[in-house]
Amino acid sequence: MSTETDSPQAVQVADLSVDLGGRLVLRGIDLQVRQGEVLAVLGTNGSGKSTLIKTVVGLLPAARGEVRLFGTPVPRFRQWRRVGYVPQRITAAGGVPATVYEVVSSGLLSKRRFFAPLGADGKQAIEHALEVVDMADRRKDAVAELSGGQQQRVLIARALVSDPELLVLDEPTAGVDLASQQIFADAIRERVERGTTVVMVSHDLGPMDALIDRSVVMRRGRIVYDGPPHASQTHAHVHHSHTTEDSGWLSS
Ligand SMILES: Nc1ncnc2c1ncn2[C@@H]1O[C@H](COP(=O)(O)OP(=O)(O)OP(=O)(O)O)[C@@H](O)[C@H]1O
Repeated sequence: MSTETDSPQAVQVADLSVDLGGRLVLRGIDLQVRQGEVLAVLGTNGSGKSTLIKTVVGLLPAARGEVRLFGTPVPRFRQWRRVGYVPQRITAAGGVPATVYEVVSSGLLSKRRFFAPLGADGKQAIEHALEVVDMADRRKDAVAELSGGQQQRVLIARALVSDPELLVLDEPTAGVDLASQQIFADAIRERVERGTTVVMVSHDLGPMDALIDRSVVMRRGRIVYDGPPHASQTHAHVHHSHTTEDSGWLSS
């Protein structure tokens, strides 16, 4: 039985339930993302999108069911250089005196031995990632001194720098201006053309819209739609139109 050889599925989620603070936040999620696919995860605030994403990248444990990455169950998965993750918001920016360059180069850490000097390839990858998000001239600045949108661009560069096979993005362009969203969408398109798999949570896909192959819509911890993106957006908008959560989220 070769269940852990490279799978044509980048992500396999089977009967996944996740418990946070004694509450079932995800219930019975089944989801497969094949290699090269671009999947959008949509749904109202609190529907469980971030929880799903965090469980997929191993930051939260499953209460029931299983997540596999490239065929390997996440608790045993070690090839994290194959996965790039952009969290919803920067964490610990306040106390960490890291520069833009340092944060972006940390995206290569799992690819090289700790403390080994960066090779020419690594330096070139960092320069390219900085240019992609238009932050090359801010490389020496402290991340904590940047605006929220600029910090997000640094996190995007960190996720892109190792050229991962799977990009897992939680609201990657929230707070990022339209011109930067376009630059980001172009960078993702270039990677998708080379076969990169993308799983992306977004309220507003913006210029990324054209790249989406398939969407799922979440509601109260379950997937209520899985199919072509066009119909899903109608579905997502129906749910959104009953809430004012979007404006609250934007102003938070
Ligand atoms: N640490 C926690 N303990 C208990 N409940 C939590 C915790 N984190 C999140 N939740 C709850 O889990 C549910 C799903 O949250 P999640 O952040 O996954 O939603 P989301 O769809 O990503 O929302 P948003 O669009 O606002 O980011 C929410 O009801 C939230 O209140």
